[in-house]
Parts: sequence; C-alpha cells; structure tokens
Amino acid sequence: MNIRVFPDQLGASIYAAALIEATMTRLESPVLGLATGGTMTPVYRQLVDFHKRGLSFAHVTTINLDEYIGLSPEHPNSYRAFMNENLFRHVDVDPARTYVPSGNATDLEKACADYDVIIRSNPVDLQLLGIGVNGHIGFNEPASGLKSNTHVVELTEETIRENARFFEDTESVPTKAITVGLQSILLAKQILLLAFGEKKAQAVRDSVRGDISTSLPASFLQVHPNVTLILDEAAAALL
Ligand SMILES: N[C@@H]1[C@@H](O)[C@H](O)[C@@H](COP(=O)(O)O)O[C@@H]1O
Repeated sequence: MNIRVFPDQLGASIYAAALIEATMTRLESPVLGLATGGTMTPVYRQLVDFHKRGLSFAHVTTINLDEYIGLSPEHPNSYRAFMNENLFRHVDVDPARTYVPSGNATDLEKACADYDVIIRSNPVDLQLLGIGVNGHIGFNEPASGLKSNTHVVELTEETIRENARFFEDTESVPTKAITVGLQSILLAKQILLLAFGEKKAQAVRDSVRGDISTSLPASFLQVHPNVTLILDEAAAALL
C-alpha cells in the first residue's frame, strides 16, 4: 500500500483530486468509482474547481458505491442527491452515465443484479473510498461473512449513529442500504482510500497493519496491488 500523509484535509483532497484528474486525462473513457460522506466533499469541490479551469467530465462514467434503502433519489439525504449537489450538477458529465444504486426500487434483488451488470460492463479505473469508524467500505459492514456482489445490508447501530449528523435525528437515518460488494471494489484497477481525523485512526491502523478479517472490511484492501491511502496526520497517528 502507498501511504501519503498530509498536514490537513485540504492538502490531501487536492492531492486526491489531482490523481483523479490524471486518470481522467490519461484515458479515453475513464470509469470513476465514487463515494459519498463528509470525507469526499472537499475532493469534489476541488474537481469542480478543476472543471472551471478546463477539466471536462464529458467522457466520464461514474459508478457510486451505495445508497440508503427507502430514500428516493430526490430526497435531500439520498446519496444520489449528495452526488448531484456536490459534483454532477456543477460539471459537464452526462447524467445518463452517472450510476447510483436505486434505494427505492420495488424489487431490490433485481436492482442489485442490474447494478452488477453495470459494474461488469464498466470496469472501474479508479475507485474513491472513505472508511467508516468501524472499518466499513461502501456499506460493507463488519460481519461474520462478507458478500462479493451488490446486496442489501442492515446498517450497524454505530454507522447509524455516525451518519445521524447528516439527518434531523437518529430515527430518520435509514436502517438498511444497498451497497456494492467487496469483489466489485477490489476489481477496480486503482483505489484511493481517504481518511481524516482521529476518529478514523484505529480503523486505518487495523486495516493496514492488522489481519485481514471480515470484522474489518477495509482490511481486504491489503490484497489489492494498487491502493493509496491519503490521510491527515490525525488519521495516520497510530500507523
Ligand atoms: N457509506 C458511507 C461510506 O461510503 C463512507 O466512506 C463512510 C465514511 O463517511 P464520512 O466520510 O462521512 O466519515 O461512511 C458512509 O456511511
């Protein structure tokens, strides 16, 4: 694993955005695997800034990791709305080539299978990842077994508590989500995992230095040949 530690989140986000730009300009039809969460907003702000300076998204396909079940795409707390608000509506990406799992599909099993077809037909060149304080990636929560493909997941109490900051109260946070599986994440050619703040330090340490374990989904990144961890000093403190 490559590990890059920055004094603060801004410097780290600019670095991440520059790596994304490099992939976008190197390839004719780049596929970006995108993530949501507070970690990602400064990265998307940088990409929007790069777009204002001439970086085009016209040839880009994006595939997001996850979505809450029960929220429509229009719901302000849906991950689709997050992506529209933070990136898509500010750049020239073709909306038809931006994929986010459908959290309000009537047939969720079919929605999962359809999403896997999208992933297999659009191999991800660069996957952006955050990490939960419990070591989840996407919404692959710690469990006795992990799934390889897109699936429905029950969110842990810890994740619900952590994500309540984006909602009015804890009760409004959906208890289930649809997430791409571990195999889909690990199939990406390159992975950037970003983590900031002391809250993430233990999960970062265990993911990098601990055993590979389903109780820490991010630890599976150890088997991937091209992962870069982009951290601030607080998140890197226990390494
Ligand atoms: N499903 C998302 C993850 O994809 C994200 O990486 C993580 C960290 O979120 P944050 O960046 O807000 O700390 O938790 C969320 O629940």
